[in-house]
Amino acid sequence: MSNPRPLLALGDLTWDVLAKPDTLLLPGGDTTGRVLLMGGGSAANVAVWAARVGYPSAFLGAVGRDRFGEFAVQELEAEGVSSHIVWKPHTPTGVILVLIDAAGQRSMLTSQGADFELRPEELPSQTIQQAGHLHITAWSLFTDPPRAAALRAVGTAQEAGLSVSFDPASFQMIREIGREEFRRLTRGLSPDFVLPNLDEGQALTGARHPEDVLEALRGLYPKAMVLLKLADKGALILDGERLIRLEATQDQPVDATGAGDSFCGAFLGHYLRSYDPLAAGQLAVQVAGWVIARFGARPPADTELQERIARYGYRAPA
Ligand SMILES: Nc1ncnc2c1ncn2[C@@H]1O[C@H](COP(=O)(O)OP(=O)(O)OP(=O)(O)O)[C@@H](O)[C@H]1O
Ligand SMILES: O=C(O)C(=O)C[C@H](O)[C@H](O)CO
Repeated sequence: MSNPRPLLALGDLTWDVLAKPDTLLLPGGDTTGRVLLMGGGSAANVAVWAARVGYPSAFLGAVGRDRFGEFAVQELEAEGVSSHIVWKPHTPTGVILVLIDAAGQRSMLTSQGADFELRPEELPSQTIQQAGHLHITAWSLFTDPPRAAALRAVGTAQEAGLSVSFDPASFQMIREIGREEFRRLTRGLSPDFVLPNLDEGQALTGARHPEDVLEALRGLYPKAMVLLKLADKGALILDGERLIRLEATQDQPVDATGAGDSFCGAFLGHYLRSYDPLAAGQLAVQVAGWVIARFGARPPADTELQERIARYGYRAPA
């Protein structure tokens, strides 16, 4: 059987600087602590996680022509993700400061790096047309020019028959843009999949309870499958009239960074082959549970991860 057409994730490829209070370096040269530096960016993470569950994937975005940028792209390629990079000579690659508390919850501070400079005329139309699915995040929608680029990419994708997924990305930004404006923008995307967490779902709809949020999201995005991520409560999927409840795993949280991105990449990597939302959701929960028990959005793969993925019949590329 020929390979399926790739998932193409459009948006941010950045560096995460991960700091937990007990891992910070002390002044005066105490080097027993550490701050971890790891490739990140929501869109890039989704591409990596689709690849890690064995689905062909690609990343498209703007990156600074600097050591961080070059290394981040090499890292993607080592993960088996094809990269389509618009290099920005004068803007550094984005950096995200991630502070992690003792319970594993994270707060992020995002710099406006090269990813905020992608312009519509820089998009490689053919790359989009040849993909099978386009994933975007709201990080691309908050400002121009990346907003115009993302809207054009979605238009090109839909004309070529690709399905489109959309992650609302940040409840703070939804509040900043304003609910009505955010809805106007994103309804126009007409996505096939919407993947908010509970905060984002609440900010978008004004509803509080997960079931009400789900229902309201269906009203906003009538053609979409809605996946509501509920952290340690697992996730809900509304696929037409079918409601699927996914239990979270029992993994002990160390760092929640990238849990949502890994959920999304693993779900899409399974669903785009199987069209089975239950099995895809179960794999996503297993993968996200593995991620929260480790530091960073893409901790180095180990045999436990391989076993979790293999249970669903997939194997990550060597
Ligand atoms: N404490 C936890 N225990 C088990 N699984 C978890 C836990 N936290 C998150 N997960 C898993 O990760 C998925 C995504 O987490 P969450 O709902 O926090 O999304 P998110 O806010 O988008 O994540 P991120 O931290 O990447 O922004 C959940 O649906 C669940 O499967
Ligand atoms: O830009 C942000 O704040 C993100 O959410 C991006 C990613 O999720 C973050 O880099 C984790 O890898």
